[in-house]
Amino acid sequence: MMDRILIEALEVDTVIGAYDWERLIEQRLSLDLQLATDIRPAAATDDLTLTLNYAAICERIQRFAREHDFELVETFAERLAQTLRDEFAIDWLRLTLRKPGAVPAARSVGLEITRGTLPGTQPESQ
Ligand SMILES: Nc1nc2c(c(=O)[nH]1)N=C([C@H](O)[C@@H](O)CO)CN2
Repeated sequence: MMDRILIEALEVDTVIGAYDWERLIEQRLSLDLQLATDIRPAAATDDLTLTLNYAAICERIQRFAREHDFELVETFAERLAQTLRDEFAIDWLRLTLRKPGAVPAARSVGLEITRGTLPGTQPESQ
């Protein structure tokens, strides 16, 4: 069993894109995250320091977006996942990234990645 902290439709503005015109502007990305952690210690004590603070994680993601200017959404997602796993006690995460407006005929394009190991499961090859 593993609980998950959820962040849904977090909007960040960043320079992202492979084409010349995209290097000159910021575009909006929308992020969904599932962060596996055992919530029981925090629930038993009502202590924020014993869980993943979703507000702090959202602020870190906003800062990450401001500080980077990748070409590919793949790079943004991979590097963000690594940063979050390095800085927070996240056993496993699933990150869904959407780039609305990148393809006018589509509501959004994007990707989903999962990283880490859910306790009690086999590690995925990475
Ligand atoms: N798999 C990807 N395909 C494309 C990407 C990307 O990051 N990953 N990016 C672009 C352009 O930047 C596009 O978003 C501009 O509309 C094209 N394909």
